[in-house]
Parts: sequence; C-alpha cells; structure tokens
Amino acid sequence: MSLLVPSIIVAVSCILLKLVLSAWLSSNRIWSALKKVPGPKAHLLNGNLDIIGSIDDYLPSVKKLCEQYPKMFPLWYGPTNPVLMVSDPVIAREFNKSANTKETHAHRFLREWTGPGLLYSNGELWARNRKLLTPGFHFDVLKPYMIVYNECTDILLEKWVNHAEQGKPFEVLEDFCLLAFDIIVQCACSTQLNPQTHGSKHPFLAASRENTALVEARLYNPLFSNSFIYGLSSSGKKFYSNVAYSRQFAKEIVLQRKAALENQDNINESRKHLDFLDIMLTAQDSEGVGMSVDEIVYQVISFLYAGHDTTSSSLSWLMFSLACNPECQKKCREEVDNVLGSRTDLVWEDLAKLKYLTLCIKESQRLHTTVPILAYTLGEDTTVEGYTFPKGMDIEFPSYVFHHDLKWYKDPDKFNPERFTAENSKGRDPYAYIPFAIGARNCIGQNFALQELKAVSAKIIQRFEIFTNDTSYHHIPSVILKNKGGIWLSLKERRDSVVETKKDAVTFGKSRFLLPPDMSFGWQFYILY
Ligand code: HEM
Repeated sequence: MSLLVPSIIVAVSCILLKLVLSAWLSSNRIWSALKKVPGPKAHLLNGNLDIIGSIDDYLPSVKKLCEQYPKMFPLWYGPTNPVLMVSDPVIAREFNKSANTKETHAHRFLREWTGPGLLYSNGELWARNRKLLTPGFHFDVLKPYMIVYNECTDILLEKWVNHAEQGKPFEVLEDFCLLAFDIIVQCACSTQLNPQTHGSKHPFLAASRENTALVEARLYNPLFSNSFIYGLSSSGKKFYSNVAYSRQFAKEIVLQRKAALENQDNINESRKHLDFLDIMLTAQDSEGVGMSVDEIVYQVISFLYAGHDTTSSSLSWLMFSLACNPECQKKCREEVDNVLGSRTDLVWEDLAKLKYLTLCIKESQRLHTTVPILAYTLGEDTTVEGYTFPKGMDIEFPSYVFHHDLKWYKDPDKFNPERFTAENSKGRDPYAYIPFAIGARNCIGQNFALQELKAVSAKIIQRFEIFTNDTSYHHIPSVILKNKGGIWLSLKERRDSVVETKKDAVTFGKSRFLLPPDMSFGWQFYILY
C-alpha cells in the first residue's frame, strides 16, 4: 500500500514525460523541415503575425507572400504554430497525393463542436462514413429536392416584395442563411422548422454562429488550446453549452425518425423523397454494420452546418456579382425567361439549360471564394520539390489566391463569366479552381449546392431586378468569406415579367405529423413525410 502512491506518481510522470518528449520531437522534425524552405523571417515572439496583420488584411497579405514565394513558404501563426503555405496550385496537387487529415487547431476545436462527422473526422472512421453517405448525393436522390428549393424560395420572394416596395438597400446574408437552413433541414432530415417565417433566429443557427466566432477567437489564445482550461472560461462555457444544445436538437430529430422508420405504418407510402437521414439510418458497411445513433447525430450537425453557411455566403456573393454587372444580370434573366416561360417553379431538366447562369455562379465562386483557405495535416512523410516534410505538419492551400493567380486568370479582379466556357477553360490546371476543394476531402455536397444555387438564383432573377449602390468590397476570411460591413442590395419587382406570382405559395399543410415542442424556445418541428 505504502508503495502504491509513489508507483502511481512515477507511472504518471513517465507517461507525461513520454507525451512531452514525443510532442517536442514531432515539433522539432517540423521545425527542421520548415527551416530549409525560404520564407518571411519569423519573429521569436509572434512569428509572422506582424506581416499577416489583422483579419482585415489577411487575404491581401497572404496573396502578396504567395507572389514573393511562388512555390511554398513557412508561415508562423505565432511563435509555436507554423504551417507550410502552398502558393502554387500545381504543387498543391503533389501534397494531395498522400492521405491528408484534418488535425489543425481549428479542426480540433470545430470537431469538439460538430463531433466526428464527415467534416472533421479522419482515417478509417471518415473513409467508412464517406462511403456510406456517398449514395445520398446520387442524382436520383437529389432530383426530388427541387420541390423543396421551389417552396423555400417562394417564402423568400414573398418576404422580399416588401424590400422591393421600400426600395431601400438591405443586408442579404441573413435572409440567405435562413433560406439555406430551411432547405437543408428539409432535404437532410425531412423536418420543417419554418425558420424563414418564425420571427426569431432558430437556436441551432444562433449556436452555430456563436460557436464559429468562439472557435475563431480561441485560435488566438494558446491557453485555450487545452479543452479543460477552455471549459472553465466564460467563452468555453458558452461553447460547450451550444455543443450540448446542438447534439440534443439533432438527437431528437434522429430518434423520431428512427422510430418512424422502425414502425413503417407511420410513414406515408407516397413519400416524396429519400433524405440523407434515411440513408444514414439504413446504410450498412460491407460487414453489415450500420451507423450508431451518435454517429448519425454528428453527421446531422455537420450537414446542417456545412449545408447552410457556405451556401448562404455563395448566394450573397452571386447576387452581389449580378448587381455589380447589370449586363450579366440581363443575360441571366433572358436565359431564365427563355427556359421557364411563364412557369415559376423549376424542374430538374431546367437546371442543365441555365448555361449562362452556371457560368456566373462559377465566376462568382472564383472571385469571391467561399472557403478561401483549405487546411490539412500531413498524414505521412511527404517529399515535394526536394524537401521532405514530416507527418503531422500542417499545410494550407490558399484557394482564394489560386483563384486570383495571373497565371490562370487574366484580369483576375474582373467578373468575367466567359472564362468558364469549355473553350476558355482548356489548359487550366484543375487545382487552379477549387471552390469545393479537390481530392479525397472534396465537398460531398457540391452537386446539391450547385443545384440549390441555380434554382434559388433563377427564381430571384425571374422576379426581381437587383441593384447595389456600392460595387466595392473588402473580403474578410471568417471560416467562410464575408464582406466587411455586409452585402447590401436593393430590389425592384419586374413589371415586364410574364409570370404569375404565387402569393399563397407558402403552405405548411404537407406535414404528416407533429412532434411535441420539446426543444423549448417556442420552436416546434414537423416531420414532413
Ligand atoms: C456553395 C456551397 C458550398 C461550398 C462552397 C462548399 C465548400 C466545401 C469545401 C471547400 C469543403 C472542403 C473543406 C475542407 O477541406 O476544409 C467542403 C467539405 C464538405 N462539405 Fe461543402 N460546400 C458547400 C455546400 C455544402 C452542402 C450543401 C453540404 C451538405 C449537403 C456540404 C457538405 C460538406 C461536407 C460533409 C464536407 C466534408 C467532406 C469530407 O471531408 O469528406 N457542403 N465543402
């Protein structure tokens, strides 16, 4: 007994020593590798933070450094947090050949929130789930979602009639955020929350926004890297309470759906579509093992998060681009009028016919790159351009810089949709255009997102003319790209339109059954099918 305590102390000390030693050795390997690569001189106390400047200056600073070091360079976010920034898309391809993981500080913090869903998991867990979820994005599954896009956009259009009548500029990101959330929650979980008309922000959206901001702030405080210490702070308490809420919210949806699936009688036979949740609840791997409820909860949170933030940013920038370029807007409108005639609802077959609008979407995603920096951690030792970089080293692909590279884009700051015609795209390296990332960790939702962007924007253009008083912008790289001061547009309802508008388009009579309002905040939710 008397020897027990000293033995425990020795054992714990040995484990701690081993942990510290291996962390030190790994950092040392990274530092030795990075020392060999030319780059800006790092300060002992703040690394390269003085060159990078504030978040307002971040993108221009990185772009300038990429021009100065056109292949790659080490960048120190503070004294102990180096990454290798890859300036050249062709070299980025070399780094993407091995299995990269998502293990940076930001990924770790975000994973604490979403859990190990597809977005932030790694290794075998990620590979298994990616395989199980891929069928959920097959075109046959996506096609019926057109109904949801049409119905949700009708709600937005009715709200926007007021803006058109007032003729004053208004900030659009918030409305697009509600729209995209409305769409994803219906398509992913067949659940209706009516976030666009509820009058107050849905708590999942509030939690999602607050946690993104908290993660951004956490990156600047090395003490908060430790989850236990972070949990004691007021920011940490808010963060973990948002985590608990989001999981409870997602779990409620999953359990209700699981019960309904188990009791087939409850499911109406004329269901309009399969959703991601059905696929997750019924998918099995090669050994016949399905996903656990917790695993599905993490996927639901990841999908709801990834599926609304990026899409709303893309939609806002697309509308801004069209407002700044009236001649392009006019061409889109002519195309939409030709394709739709007097119809207001789009059908799947319309999407392929909206060729010019598609070029505008691509160009807007280039100029205003939604996810401007992609970060990874090397999954194995990797040799590129004669340098060997160790497993565990963080790398970044500045997709925003790739999208503004003079080598691939003439007049990169100009909005020119024609650069994406098949003819003009010839010879462009695929890594020079990566709005949805590229390789194994590319966006699983990209077809869904493009379909949604086309359908929503076509309906807006059909109904309104879009204007802006200020064509200047200042890109801010939050997790997604924002404009400093927001995106402000004004609208005019079209008088020349041949369509019949649907004032009573918004009906909620499709709900099959109502779940108890157990998520508080006065929010009820409806399982639709
Ligand atoms: C315009 C809209 C969208 C853009 C620009 C976009 C962009 C991206 C990018 C750049 C990544 C890679 C992130 C990284 O490596 O850190 C990604 C991953 C992902 N996206 Fe999207 N996304 C969009 C819409 C969506 C939608 C609608 C969904 C869900 C339906 C979705 C689900 C995901 C998921 C689950 C991942 C992780 C994939 C994996 O690692 O296997 N995204 N997205």
